[in-house]
Amino acid sequence: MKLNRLALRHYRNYGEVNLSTQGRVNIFIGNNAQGKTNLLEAIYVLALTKSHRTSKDRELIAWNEDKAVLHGEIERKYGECKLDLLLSAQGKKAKLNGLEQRKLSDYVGGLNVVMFAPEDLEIVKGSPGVRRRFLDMEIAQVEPSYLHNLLQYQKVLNQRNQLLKQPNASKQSALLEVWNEQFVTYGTKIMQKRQSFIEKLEKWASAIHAGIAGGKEKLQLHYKASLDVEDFTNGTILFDRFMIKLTQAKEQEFRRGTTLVGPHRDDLTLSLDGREVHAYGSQGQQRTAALSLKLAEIELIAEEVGEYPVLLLDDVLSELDRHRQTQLIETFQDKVQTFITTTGVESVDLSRWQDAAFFHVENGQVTVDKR
Ligand SMILES: Nc1ncnc2c1ncn2[C@@H]1O[C@H](COP(=O)(O)OP(=O)(O)OP(=O)(O)O)[C@@H](O)[C@H]1O
Repeated sequence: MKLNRLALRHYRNYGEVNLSTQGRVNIFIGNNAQGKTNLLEAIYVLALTKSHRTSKDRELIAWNEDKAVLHGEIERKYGECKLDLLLSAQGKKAKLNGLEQRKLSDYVGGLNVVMFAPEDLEIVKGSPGVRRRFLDMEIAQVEPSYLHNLLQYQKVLNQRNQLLKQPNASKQSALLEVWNEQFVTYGTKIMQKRQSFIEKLEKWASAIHAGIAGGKEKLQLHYKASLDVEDFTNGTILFDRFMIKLTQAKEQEFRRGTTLVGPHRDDLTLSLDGREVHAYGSQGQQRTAALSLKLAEIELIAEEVGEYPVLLLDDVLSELDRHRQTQLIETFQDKVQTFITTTGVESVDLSRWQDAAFFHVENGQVTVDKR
């Protein structure tokens, strides 16, 4: 797929932008703090309705403005797709081909993206919350119903937690039991999807990792669910096990005032030859693992959706050594539309990118850079 046009109004430090993307590779060059990341972030938000770096939508709207508007035209295998997203203090409004979508899960998927950003290393090094966010964003792209289940789960989780925080919570045990049914139903679906996604991602990630690292070590992914279950395929068994564990945790939940069991406490572990990369990996091994995971995502989306996603490389090429840069470029340059930001062409070996268009970014303005 290809993003042919991007228009923004009052997004971050942009007033108005109307951009026709030119080649397969679009390179945005500019000094620090001019709006390069904001531009790639806007493409990400257009696709997923959420930013990769903040959960506060208010930050995405330009200062002194009360709403931001994003518009994109995407060329897909089956025809053109138009996306419109409005962000405001009242919430989001999303239109797919001109029609407002009541559920965001019906909008997400019109444009698929994979973002490489300096923070990616956090997927390996950071807290479980970072990995859960990574999983959620990626699964939602390929599986619209996942986002719906996740939003419903979070709603019930918040209700549960509010009740558990109250001083007389244990007196409302009956109400809690009513919610448990929904909580476990949505939670079971989330766990099943996470498990099957991780399994597929591992297949790609370990092959890609072997290619980059020269086959010296084996990268493995493991779903660490808060339930001690091996087989996630049988929804009925999973539901029962989840319900039993939740019931067992009841007294402790009243004491601690929060929900102790469920996919909001899951994690994903990455290991090399059986050792956790998080704890034992060198800086280089951690970087390679993070890169492999992201590259795997591209292949997985292509497999699930039937088209390659759009690739967003935010200031990451200069962080990779030549070997990894070449790996990235050569793998995707003929099949994936790519947007790259960089402070200077010197730090990056751009000669390898064919069919590249250059743009200059300065103080929230984007101009075509003819070279
Ligand atoms: N909501 C907002 N409204 C207006 N300006 C904003 C908003 N959020 C961020 N900015 C401004 O955007 C600029 C940062 O842009 P961005 O993060 O895209 O920089 P960049 O060009 O990628 O720089 P670097 O190369 O340092 O990463 C800063 O000047 C910041 O003050």
